[in-house]
Amino acid sequence: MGRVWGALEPAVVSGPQGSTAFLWDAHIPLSLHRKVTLLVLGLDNAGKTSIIMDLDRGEGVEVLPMAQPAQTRLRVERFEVTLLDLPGAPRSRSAWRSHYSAAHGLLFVLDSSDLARMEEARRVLSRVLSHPDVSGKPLLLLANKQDTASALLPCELIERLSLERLVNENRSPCRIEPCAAKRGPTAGPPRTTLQGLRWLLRTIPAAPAPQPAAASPPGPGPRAARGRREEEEEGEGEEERPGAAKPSRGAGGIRRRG
Ligand SMILES: Nc1nc2c(ncn2[C@@H]2O[C@H](COP(=O)(O)OP(=O)(O)OP(=O)(O)O)[C@@H](O)[C@H]2O)c(=O)[nH]1
Ligand SMILES: [Mg+2]
Repeated sequence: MGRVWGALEPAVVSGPQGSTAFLWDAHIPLSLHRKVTLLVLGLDNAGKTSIIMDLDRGEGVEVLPMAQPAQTRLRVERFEVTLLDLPGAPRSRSAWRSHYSAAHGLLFVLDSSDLARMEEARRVLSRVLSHPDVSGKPLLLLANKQDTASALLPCELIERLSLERLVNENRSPCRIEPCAAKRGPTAGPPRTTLQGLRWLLRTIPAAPAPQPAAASPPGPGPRAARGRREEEEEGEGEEERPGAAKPSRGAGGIRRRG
């Protein structure tokens, strides 16, 4: 089965309300019905579970029998997608990393209206992206709760989260889409959410395959020196990991419409 690999170069994808895509949009796998695992991450109350429930009703999305609790299985185009809904409360975040190695890509959900927790969201996202098992994997950032009056637009969130620096440092292809999961019982997902999901699936490299989940926790280093209590309080904080930070190539950057 052949594969098409594009050159690593910045890409721009435009969308409504300033949605933006950028950085190393490169790989287009041609394999059929490929099984992929996507982690759905974000702070508690961001709307992760709501978005997954919305996706269930998406046009062109077929719901497959569930494998395990907190998993949703969908068929989207040529992909058999397992979405892992991981709780976002601080004490739950330390469990996220046990899923990183098995993940092909990430959906990170933001409550765009929760300005008070934006810095916390930035720290958590930074921590996730710099993990060695995550760096380089594609990221779809869903700027949720756009129906609320105080919601920041994607272009504002890019600044607040220092997103350009984060994705450059970690070489993660990234796209941000505005969305509102809470739209009434019969509504499906916003078009932007589905567009983002399709982009994420297309962007997952065909190889190498993710490694099976590690049986043991990460090796010694600053993280290991921290107590469990501190870990639970801070969740996925901003601490650097050995070997995680990569120098920016200076290429790419965020391009916005208009
Ligand atoms: N206004 C508005 N409310 C939303 C939206 N999406 C989710 N909510 C609400 O936000 C709250 C949290 O949503 P959840 O989907 O449970 O959040 P979560 O990210 O899964 O939270 P945890 O499981 O605790 O990590 C619920 O009351 C939802 O109804 C949205 O787009 N707009
Ligand atoms: Mg939830």
